[in-house]
Amino acid sequence: MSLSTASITFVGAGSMAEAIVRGLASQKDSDASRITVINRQDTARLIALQESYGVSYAADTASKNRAISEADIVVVAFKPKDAIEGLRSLASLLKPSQLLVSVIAGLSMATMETILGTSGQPIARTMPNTSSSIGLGATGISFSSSVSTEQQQLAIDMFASTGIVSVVEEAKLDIVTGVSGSGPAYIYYMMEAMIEGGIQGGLSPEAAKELTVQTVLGAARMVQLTGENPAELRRKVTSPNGTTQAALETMDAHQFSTGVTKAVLRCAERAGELGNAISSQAAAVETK
Ligand SMILES: NC(=O)C1=CN([C@@H]2O[C@H](COP(=O)(O)OP(=O)(O)OC[C@H]3O[C@@H](n4cnc5c(N)ncnc54)[C@H](O)[C@@H]3O)[C@@H](O)[C@H]2O)C=CC1
Ligand SMILES: O=C(O)[C@@H]1CCC=N1
Repeated sequence: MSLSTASITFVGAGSMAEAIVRGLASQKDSDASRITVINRQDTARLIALQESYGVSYAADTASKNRAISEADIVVVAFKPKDAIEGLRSLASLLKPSQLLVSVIAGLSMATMETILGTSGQPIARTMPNTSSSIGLGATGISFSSSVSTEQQQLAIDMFASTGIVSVVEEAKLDIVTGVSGSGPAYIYYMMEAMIEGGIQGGLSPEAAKELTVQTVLGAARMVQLTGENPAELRRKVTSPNGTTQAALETMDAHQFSTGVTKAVLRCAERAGELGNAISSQAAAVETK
């Protein structure tokens, strides 16, 4: 089986599901109708996804159950708080031949197995990001022992079609969340601040935004295309006693670098907390 022939059902049709769906649907040889989206409610959202990307949707219980039980790949894309209820509703529908893909932050494969009541389900735990929607995603992925080589390749192909993929040990997925899963938000936050600075300095909002966007794009591409480290490239911008040095000293005075590093680590820690909370809740339900 290849990615172009596999049927994929997304359970949870929010921001992350849409980002992956959009990336998959924009592939050259893609047949978007083999992708089905399901939500807990909100059929209008499913219709909008169908209209935008040509995917199928399932809204009533019988069609939802069929879309789940007949898919080659079932992607769970709901929030951590909905994980127990969502996975429980899948348990009786999944077959051991199906690959279950999770994008849920913090949720371990062991906890998923506890909730599903089986250790036989092939699981790919992933941490993508929303840039998948334009083919520039960065996804960390790891596999349970029951995932076949063919299924591993299928999952890698699926996320590779939306950007880059890094296969990592499961324990590393929380720090992947810290770097790239939540990472786009840090860059947007920085861009918001740069635009605000431009406006305060007298630029129009449009000019401040346009110059900021091109600067971020150019800086990322410079790192990618030159192969130089960000630190080397930064030094080339920074003339002794010049404007950049003055700016970076101001950032240092506000602990910019420490703040960002701490943010990455805190994000990873938070992913662990979210996962532990689901694990404790799942264990409590088990012992009832
Ligand atoms: N938004 C992001 O940048 C990223 C999100 N993630 C992960 O993706 C997951 C989803 O996040 P978002 O898309 O941002 O959330 P969202 O809130 O936009 O979408 C979640 C959707 O799942 C639906 N849902 C909840 N329970 C359901 C159930 N039992 N059956 C069917 N649908 C159900 C909700 O109605 C909602 O439409 C989270 O677990 C998050 O950790 C991972 C990487 C990046
Ligand atoms: O904020 C969150 O919890 C999700 C996980 C990674 C990005 N967004």
